[in-house]
Amino acid sequence: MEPVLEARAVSKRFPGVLALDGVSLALRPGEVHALVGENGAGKSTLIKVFTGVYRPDGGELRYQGDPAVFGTPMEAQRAGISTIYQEVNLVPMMSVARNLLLGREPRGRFGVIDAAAMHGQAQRVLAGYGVATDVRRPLRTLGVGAQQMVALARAVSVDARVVIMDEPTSSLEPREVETLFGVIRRLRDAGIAVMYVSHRLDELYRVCDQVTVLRDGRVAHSGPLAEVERLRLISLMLGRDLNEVRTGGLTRFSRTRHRTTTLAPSPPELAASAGPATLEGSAVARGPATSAAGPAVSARSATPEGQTASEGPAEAARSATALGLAGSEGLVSSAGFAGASADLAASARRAAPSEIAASERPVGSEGPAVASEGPAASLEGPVASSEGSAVASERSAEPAGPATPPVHAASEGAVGVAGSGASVTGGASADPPLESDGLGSDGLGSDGLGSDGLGVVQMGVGVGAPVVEARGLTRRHVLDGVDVAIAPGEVVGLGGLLGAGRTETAKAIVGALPLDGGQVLVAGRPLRKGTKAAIRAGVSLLPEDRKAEGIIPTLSVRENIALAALPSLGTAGVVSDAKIDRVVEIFMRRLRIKAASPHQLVSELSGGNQQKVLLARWLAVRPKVLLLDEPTRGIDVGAKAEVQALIDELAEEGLGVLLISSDLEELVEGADRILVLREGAVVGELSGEEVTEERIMATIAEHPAADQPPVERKTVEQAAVERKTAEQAAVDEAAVGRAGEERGDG
Ligand SMILES: Nc1ncnc2c1ncn2[C@@H]1O[C@H](COP(=O)(O)OP(=O)(O)OP(=O)(O)O)[C@@H](O)[C@H]1O
Repeated sequence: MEPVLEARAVSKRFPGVLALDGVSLALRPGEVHALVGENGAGKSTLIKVFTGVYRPDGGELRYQGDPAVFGTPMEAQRAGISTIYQEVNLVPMMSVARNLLLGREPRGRFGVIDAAAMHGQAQRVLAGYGVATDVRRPLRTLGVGAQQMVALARAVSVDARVVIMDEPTSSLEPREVETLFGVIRRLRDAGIAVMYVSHRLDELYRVCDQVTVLRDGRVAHSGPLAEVERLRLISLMLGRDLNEVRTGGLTRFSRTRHRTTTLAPSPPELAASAGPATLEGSAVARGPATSAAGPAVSARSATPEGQTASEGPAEAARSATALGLAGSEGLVSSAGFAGASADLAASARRAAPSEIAASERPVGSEGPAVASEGPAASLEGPVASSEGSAVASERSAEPAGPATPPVHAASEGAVGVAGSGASVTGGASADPPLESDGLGSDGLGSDGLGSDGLGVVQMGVGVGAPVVEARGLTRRHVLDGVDVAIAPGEVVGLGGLLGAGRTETAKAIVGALPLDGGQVLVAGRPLRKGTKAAIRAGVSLLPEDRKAEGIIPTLSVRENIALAALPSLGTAGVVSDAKIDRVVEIFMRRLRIKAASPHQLVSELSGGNQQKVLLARWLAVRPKVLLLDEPTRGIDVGAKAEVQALIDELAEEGLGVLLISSDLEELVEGADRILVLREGAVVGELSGEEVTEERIMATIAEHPAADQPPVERKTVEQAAVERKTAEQAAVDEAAVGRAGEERGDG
């Protein structure tokens, strides 16, 4: 059969990278064609060439048998090529019906929109996609999956001949995935060609007939999918030998680490000793509040000489210096990061690469180490005062003094990066003792990054005592008395459907979600309100929405990675460029971050590679507790295994991890214990042998009303707000309608 859409020897070059290199691909009517490849292989670029976002530099596009040139996505769409992206690109404030039919609304005699007809039509169309909702509601009031379905219905209902789906299931529930697959089959039966891009191999095998594998911008293979078994597909994607893939396996969580962790309560006395001990570096640097010779430090990783970390005052002082934490001013606050995104952008602009490169210079002797002005401050500002360091050394020799709460004293070296507004991406403490904080066997030196382990020192709490304990987290309609405790070295998984409150629990722990009730304790001490306190206490969140909440597009890959770890990469008040380079190099290699160079702007990376950069940022910081929300979403199979191995290594070193993943296999293999959430409440806890995919599913299913996420439960106030929003939406529609048309929605 003649292809409906075809690329012939298409090339596309970006500065420094040949993203597509003579790619040929034919898409035939009624076939579902998988497009796969590692992050950065060129999939999105090819889609963008097909849909008129980019003009190819070489080669030819053919559509329905003729050469085709699409000047804009709108032109491609008008011709019958629809695209559904990961992010729903509809208008949230507009009604569901309007979003579905924008530009094609049924009109009455005088050209006026026939609202009743529009609503009826929308209701019928959406029913076919498993969405039963009041179509007059603003789109944003729907769950993510339902929004995605509206986007899909819209894309399909515009007389498409080709539908391109880019990671369409990334925010769908299992049930919605089934609906999507049903829709895909219907499209196929109707003779529509579907191009399906996904890193989830299981899905490909379920719905696709053909496959094209891209590697480094070239076609590595193309043909019927059934002829390529899974491991071979992976080896084709990664360009690795089949045997290597076979022995390496697909998930890299080592099951050996798993242990039964009995959580003990964390009385303040325990915590009191835990604080200073744990924080031998920065706690001491913070002044007389804490003892440098705390009893409970257990630095499990060896120094290059094979000795465990010294716990003495001198060591602590040295650590403090190396951390770049000078007295009480050695604080890199998250405050600047927590501002609006405009601030972020402004700060980022201020932090010109040349200034960052100049960070090797000696730092000022008196100013506050790093002002809390955002990324620029943290990058360009002096990191530590040399005088301050000396002071810190002296202080460190003193016996324990009056109490600064250890938790907070613990971590004043933290750098946090928060997203816009209240959505905080978390931050991290820069306070792990330095003797033990290397990066695996990658050979980093002892001062700042030891040669062993991943750099998280066992907390000074008794084994089994939680490092983080959330009690009764409550927020109306969102969380309902959630208790979570995470011990050092433990990976706690959160299971549940979308809207069950997993992300909200993580956000609540780092103070990014205002609560009606509940409390978070770190090492037994209540955490103060707000995100800064969590950041300082060494509790970091890798957010789910990394684009909106973390990546700073105007900075390079190197700067984005080093941002949070910066204070720990200094020695004697000087941030060592060489050390930054090494850390960046290690993470780029281990996570297979594909970039022309570390100095490439992060915004020029493929989506998956941007995610890896952000992940590298938080891993490089070596927090005490890392909350990972969908850490491998959008990340290719090769890097996924590496991410899992890293999480494992970090847990081995004493890091506490909260793992949220909709990939059940990842959850089961990675977590020691799983809390299952449902409607914002913990409805089950699985540990040991109970940790299986079946048990998680069963626990979720045991509880009725499974398809009513808490956000859907409306109160009178909520309904009023929604009514208002709907009214406002009507006012907004004219404006957003124009915007929609510009984007090609109409
Ligand atoms: N605007 C741009 N400027 C410079 N380089 C770019 C740009 N867009 C993409 N690239 C580069 O082109 C290559 C292909 O990227 P592309 O986004 O097509 O990958 P992908 O296969 O879609 O990856 P992912 O699975 O991560 O989405 C990458 O090396 C990427 O860094």
